[in-house]
Amino acid sequence: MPDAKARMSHAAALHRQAAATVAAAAGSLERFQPPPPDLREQHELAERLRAAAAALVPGWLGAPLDAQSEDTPLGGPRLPQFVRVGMAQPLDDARFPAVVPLLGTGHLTVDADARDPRVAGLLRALLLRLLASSPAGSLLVRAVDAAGAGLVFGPFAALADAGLMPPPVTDRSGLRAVLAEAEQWVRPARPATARHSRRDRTLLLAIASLPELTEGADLARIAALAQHGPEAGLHLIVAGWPPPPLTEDTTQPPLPRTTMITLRNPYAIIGDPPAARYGNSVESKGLNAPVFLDEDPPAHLFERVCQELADKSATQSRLTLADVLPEGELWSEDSAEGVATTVGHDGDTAVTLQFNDLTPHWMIGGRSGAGKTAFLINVLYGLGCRYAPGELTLYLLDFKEGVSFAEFVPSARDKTWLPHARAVGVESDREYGVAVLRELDAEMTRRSVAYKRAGVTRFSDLRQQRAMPRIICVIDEFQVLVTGSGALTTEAVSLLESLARKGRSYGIHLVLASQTALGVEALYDKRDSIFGQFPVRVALPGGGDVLEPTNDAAAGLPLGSAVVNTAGGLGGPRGATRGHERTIRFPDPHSDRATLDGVRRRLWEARPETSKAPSVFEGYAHQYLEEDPTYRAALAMTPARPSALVGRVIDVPLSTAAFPLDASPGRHLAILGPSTYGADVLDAAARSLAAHHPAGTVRFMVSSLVADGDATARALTEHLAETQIAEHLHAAQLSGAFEVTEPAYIVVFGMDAVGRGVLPRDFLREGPGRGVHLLSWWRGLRRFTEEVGGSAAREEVAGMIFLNVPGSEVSLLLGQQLDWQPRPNRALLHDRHADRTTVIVPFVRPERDE
Ligand SMILES: Nc1ncnc2c1ncn2[C@@H]1O[C@H](COP(=O)(O)OP(=O)(O)OP(=O)(O)O)[C@@H](O)[C@H]1O
Repeated sequence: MPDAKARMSHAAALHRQAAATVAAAAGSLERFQPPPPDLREQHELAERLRAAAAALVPGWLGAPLDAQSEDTPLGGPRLPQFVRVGMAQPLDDARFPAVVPLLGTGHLTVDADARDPRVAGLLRALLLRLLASSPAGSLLVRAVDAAGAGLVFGPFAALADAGLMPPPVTDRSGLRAVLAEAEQWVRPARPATARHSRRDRTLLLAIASLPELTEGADLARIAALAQHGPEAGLHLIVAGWPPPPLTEDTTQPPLPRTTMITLRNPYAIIGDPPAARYGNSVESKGLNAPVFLDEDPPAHLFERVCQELADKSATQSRLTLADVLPEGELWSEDSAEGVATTVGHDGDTAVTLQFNDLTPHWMIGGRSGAGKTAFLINVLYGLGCRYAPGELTLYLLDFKEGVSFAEFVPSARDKTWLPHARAVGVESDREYGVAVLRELDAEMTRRSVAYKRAGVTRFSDLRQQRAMPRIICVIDEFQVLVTGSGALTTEAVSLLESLARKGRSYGIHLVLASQTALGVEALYDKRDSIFGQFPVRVALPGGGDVLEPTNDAAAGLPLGSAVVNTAGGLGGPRGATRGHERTIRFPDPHSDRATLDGVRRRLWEARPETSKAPSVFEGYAHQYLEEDPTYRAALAMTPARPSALVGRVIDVPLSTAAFPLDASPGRHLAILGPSTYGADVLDAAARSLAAHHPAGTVRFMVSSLVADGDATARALTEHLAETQIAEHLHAAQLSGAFEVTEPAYIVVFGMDAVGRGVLPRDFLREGPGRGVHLLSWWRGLRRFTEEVGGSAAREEVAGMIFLNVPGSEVSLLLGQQLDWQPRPNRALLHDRHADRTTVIVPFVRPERDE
C-alpha cells in the first residue's frame, strides 16, 4: 500500500511538472512574434483592412468614439451586421479597426467580466455603437450587471422610460426573469412573419457580470439561448464567460456561435467568429494581431444618443386613431352577417372584434381613468367609418358625470354629429336608460313580426329581403342602471336580460362598460343568464374582474392597453398562447383632436339627406318652454287640447310633459315643494295654456301670496296680457276669483299662504265643468292636504307635480309605493285621471341661467 501511495504522488508531481512546462511554453510562444517577412507588406495589409473596415462598419459602428461628432445622424436602413471592438496593432505603426460580426450572426464573449474597467468600457462602447446605428426602436436591450449593481449600464438610463432598455437586473432572480423573457423571444410560437415585418425587432442580452454562484442550470440556459437565439433575433454579449469552473455543474465550454475575446495585458486576443476565420491558413486561430479594446465613450455621446432614441421610439410606438380606422372609402362594409372593427394592435397585428351571432355582446371593465371612453370612442369611429348609417344604428348611454359621448352630438362649437347615432345620453338618468331599453325591446318585437311575415328566422336572411340596420347600444357605467331595488331596477334588469338573450337573433347588440362590472347586486341571480351572453370581455387597467377569477392576464396592464378575450374571460395555462385572448395597445383618440373632428365631419358630410341629429339627453341640462316643440306648435296655432306644458319626459324623443285640461271634476294642477323652481313650472304652465287659446279668448287671474313668487307673477301677468285677458289679483281678491263662471285660469304662486277657507271645496270639483281651473304652487305638502281635504286631496286635484318632496311623503299622499328620490332638475308628474306618474325635467325660466 505505501508503495502505491508513493507511486501516486510521484505521478502527480510529474503531471504538475508537465503542466507547468506546457504553460511556460505557451507563454513564450505567445510572446514570440516571428519577424515580419516584409514590413511593407504588413503596412499595406493594415491599410487594406482599414479601408475594408470603413466600408463594413461606417459611422457610429466603426469610428473612434472619442473623436465622434455628436451631430452624426443616428439609425440606419437595417440592423448592423458588424461592429468594431477596438484597434488591432500588428506593428507599432500599423493599425486597423478590429471588427466582429454580431447581430444577425451570433454572440460575443469576453473572458473577464466588467469588473475589469477595460471590459466595462468595451461593453458601453459596443452598446452605444449598436444602438446608435440600428433603425430606431429595432434593438431592444436587456442588461445584467450583478457585480456593478447596474452601474456599468448607468449611462443608458434614459432608454428605460422608452421601454428600449429596462434598468439592468442585478441578482439571480433578475437574471432568471431576463432569461425567461429571452426564452419566450426564441420560442417557436413567435411567428416567422412577425419577425420580418416592418416593426422587426432584435433582442440583445448584455451580461456585464453574472450574479455570484449562478447555478449550473442557469448557465445552461444561457448556453441554450446562444445555440438557438440568432434565428429568432436574439444575441448575447457575455462578459465573464466561461464562468469560473467551481463545480462540475458550473464548468461551461465556450458559448456556441460566439466570437471570444480573451484579455491579455494590455491588449486582447480575438478568436475566430462563428463559422468563419480571420486568417486564411488552417493553423491560424483568431485575429493574428493584438487588439487594444475600445475605451469608454465620452458622456455627452451617451446623452445625445439615448435621448434621441427614446424620443423616436415614443413617437413610433404610439398608435394613432388612423391605426384603427379603415383606409380608403367610407362605408364599404355590409352588416348582414355582423359588424367588425379594429380595436387595437397586438405587436404589429391589428386585432379585430365582431358583433355577430357568435360574439353578440361585449363587456368592458376598467377603473376610472383606465381609458374606457377612449376605447369606446375608437370602436365607435371605427364602426362609423366602415358601415353606413343604413347598416348600423347606435344608442349611446353614459351614466357618469362626464362627457364621454357628447362629441357625437351637435354643439355650439361644432354643429356636426355622428349620423349613426339615434340617441345619446350624457349623464343619463336611470329613467332615460330604461326608456332606451324599452325602445330597443319594442324594436326587437317589431323585428320579430317582420321575421314572421318574411318567413325567416335569422337577421341575415331578413336582410336579403329588406334593408335593416344592426343596432349597437353602448351603456357606460351600466351598473348605475341596475343599482337599487325599486320597480325601475326590476324593469331595467328584465329588459337587459331580454336584450342580452334575444338581441343577437334580431341584430341588436349590447356593450356594457363598468368599473365594477360583476359587482352588481341586482344582477347576482341573473349573472349567468345575462353575463353568459357576453363572450367578448375587454379588461382595461383595473378591470380584471370581467375575466374569469383565475385569469390574471390583466394584472399590471399599463394605460393604453387592454386584454381582449372572446371566450367569456376564460384563461388558460400561464405562458401558453391563447387563441381567444390578446393583449392589445389602443390609441388615445383625444390626443389628436383635429383628426378626430375631421373624421366626424367627414362622416357627417356623407350623411344621407334624411339624417337627423340624434336625440340627446343631457341629464344636467335645463329645459326651457321656449324651445319645446309642442309649445312652438301651440304658438303657431296648431289646433290642440289646451294643456299645461310643464317639462320634458325622460324618454328617447324627450317628449313634452303635458297636463291636458278638460271638464272632469278635479282637473287642476298643483305644483308641490319648497323649491322656488315651483314658480318656474307654474309660469310655464300658464304661458303654455295661453298659447293654446286664440288671442283674447281666455282670462287669466294671477296672484302671488309669497315673496318668492312676486316677481315671476308680475312678469307673467304682463306677458299674458299681451295676448289674453290677464289681471293681477291681491290676496284679498282671490276668494272672488273662485266664483267666476266664465272660462278662466286662476294662477296662484305660494298657495300655501292662502287664508283658511278661501278655497271652496266645491270649486275644485265643479270649476272645471265651467272651464275654470286652478294652477297653483304650494311650498309645503301639509298646507295642501289641509286645504284640499286631507287624504282625499288626491281626489280633488288630479294633477300634481312634486319637486323636492321626499318619496315617502309622495307615496303616502298618492296611496301608492313610488321609487322617487327628489333631485335637482327633476320632478315627478302625477296625473290621477290617466293613472300615470312620470319623472320629468321641469321647465325653468331662461332668466335663471343668465
Ligand atoms: N390609449 C391611450 N394612451 C394614452 N393615454 C390614454 C389612452 N387612452 C386614454 N388615455 C388617457 O387616459 C385618461 C383617461 O381616459 P378615459 O377618459 O378614456 O378613461 P375612462 O376609463 O373613461 O375614465 P372615467 O371612467 O374616469 O371617465 C385620459 O386623460 C386619456 O387621455
